[in-house]
Amino acid sequence: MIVTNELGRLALAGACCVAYGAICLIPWRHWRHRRANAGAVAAGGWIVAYASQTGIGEELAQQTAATLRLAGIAVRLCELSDLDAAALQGAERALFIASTYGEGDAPDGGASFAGKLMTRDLPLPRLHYAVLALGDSSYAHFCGFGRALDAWLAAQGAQPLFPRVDVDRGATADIAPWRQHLSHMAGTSDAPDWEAPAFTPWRLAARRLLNPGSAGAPVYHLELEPDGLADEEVPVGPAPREAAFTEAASVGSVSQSAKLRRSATGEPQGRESLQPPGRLPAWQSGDLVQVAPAAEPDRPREYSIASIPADGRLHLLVRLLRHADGSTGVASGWLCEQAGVGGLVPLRLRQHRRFRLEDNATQPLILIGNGSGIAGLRGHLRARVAAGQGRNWLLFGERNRAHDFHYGEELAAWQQEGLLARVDLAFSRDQPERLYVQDVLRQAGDELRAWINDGAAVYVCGSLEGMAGGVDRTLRDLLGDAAVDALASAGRYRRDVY
Ligand SMILES: Cc1cc2nc3c(=O)[nH]c(=O)nc-3n(C[C@H](O)[C@H](O)[C@H](O)COP(=O)(O)O)c2cc1C
Repeated sequence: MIVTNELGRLALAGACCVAYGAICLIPWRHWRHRRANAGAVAAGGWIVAYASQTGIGEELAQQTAATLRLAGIAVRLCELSDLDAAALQGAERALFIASTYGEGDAPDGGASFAGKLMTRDLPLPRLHYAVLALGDSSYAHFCGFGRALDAWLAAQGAQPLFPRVDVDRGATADIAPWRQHLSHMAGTSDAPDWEAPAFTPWRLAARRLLNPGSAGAPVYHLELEPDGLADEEVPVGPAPREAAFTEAASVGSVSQSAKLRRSATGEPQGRESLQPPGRLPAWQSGDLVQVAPAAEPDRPREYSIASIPADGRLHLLVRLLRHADGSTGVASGWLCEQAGVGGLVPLRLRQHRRFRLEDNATQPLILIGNGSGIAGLRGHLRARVAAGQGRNWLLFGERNRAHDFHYGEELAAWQQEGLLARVDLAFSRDQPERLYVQDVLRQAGDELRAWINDGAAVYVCGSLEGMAGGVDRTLRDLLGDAAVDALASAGRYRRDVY
């Protein structure tokens, strides 16, 4: 844009000053928030610290802090790894909410606490504490990290306020004792009930097999709309570029807007046409959904969202799990095969703060993933494309290019338009020796350093086993441990791995 008159130039200069001021205010507000939090503890407040990967523990920590604050108690609410030795030794009361990942390991937000503090002795004779441990009893190390944290605190001489509370798959009944202890300690017997997760019906509007002929398990692209949305007048979002739907909702349940969306398939869409549809609930790229399968409604499964609200529908990528006896996974079998297109799926949106763009929204992005991990990365790419941000570098791995290059055409189109600056692919079985995404990352060490120096953030989505560990080792080999740890604590290294 060229501004020719004096008034225009002045207005532009003023706007730039305001924007610059707003950017400068962000770190100051963070610092002020931290100082206020720390002050709460100095003034005899409580620490509520959480280590949560997908946000369930974080939500419970927020509810815990809210209950205490309702009773007039000052609270420092923070991630576990934000606690240092001095803060712990200075505190008299601390509540820990900790989930478990890997094989009994800490989630990312507790990893540095586990590595730096829990490996040493730290006398805590003043501290009174309680632990809410989140886990899943189908894992060998049920609530492993919460248990380890509890044992370490006790070994440091800290006094338990009440026995550790273990929660299996987020069960409300398991959380109840924690709430009761809390209300009792806070003296708030009238504390409001914590909201149970609300699932709402979403209509499965389309389903498409993404990898016909693949040597791996089938992967499906699913599109969902809140029930009732299809019958309402909704502004039309762009269709995904690859929308050769093999299944679609029966005509009776498809709205004009949905038909329009499909008829627009393949046509180039101006970015300015990306308007969030009216009644679609809000979510951000990086967020998750929980699906409650009809056969096991009490055991919801989580999936990364592969679209943004401006797309008009919620997209998921689901790999069909097949057991050795030939039966399919309860949730994936239902979503990929048994649920009819046009049928209803109980679904709940979940904020996944640890994997959102947040401050990285305007920075260069390095997106690394494999297999169905492309779902979470695609969500970010769609957000970046919508915002006209082209400094994106995707490193993606799968088995064979011919069958498993999910969303390949869409990615190629973004590359052509300058919205995807670089793509590195690792198709493990397309050459005699196996090649993985961490290998192509290692080959691009100089480029990686250049992007990081330019302020890039790294997002990793996909398999915990093999991929995430391999990528982490490669990043550490190329950048050094200190740099990777600094990226993680600055929110510039984020993972959604499973
Ligand atoms: C990849 C992966 C590994 C997990 N490993 C364990 C484990 O070893 N032990 C356990 O009790 N739970 C394990 N869980 C379950 C989580 O701890 C559980 O879902 C928890 O409620 C998540 O809470 P959060 O959202 O706060 O991270 C694992 C979950 C995932 C996705």
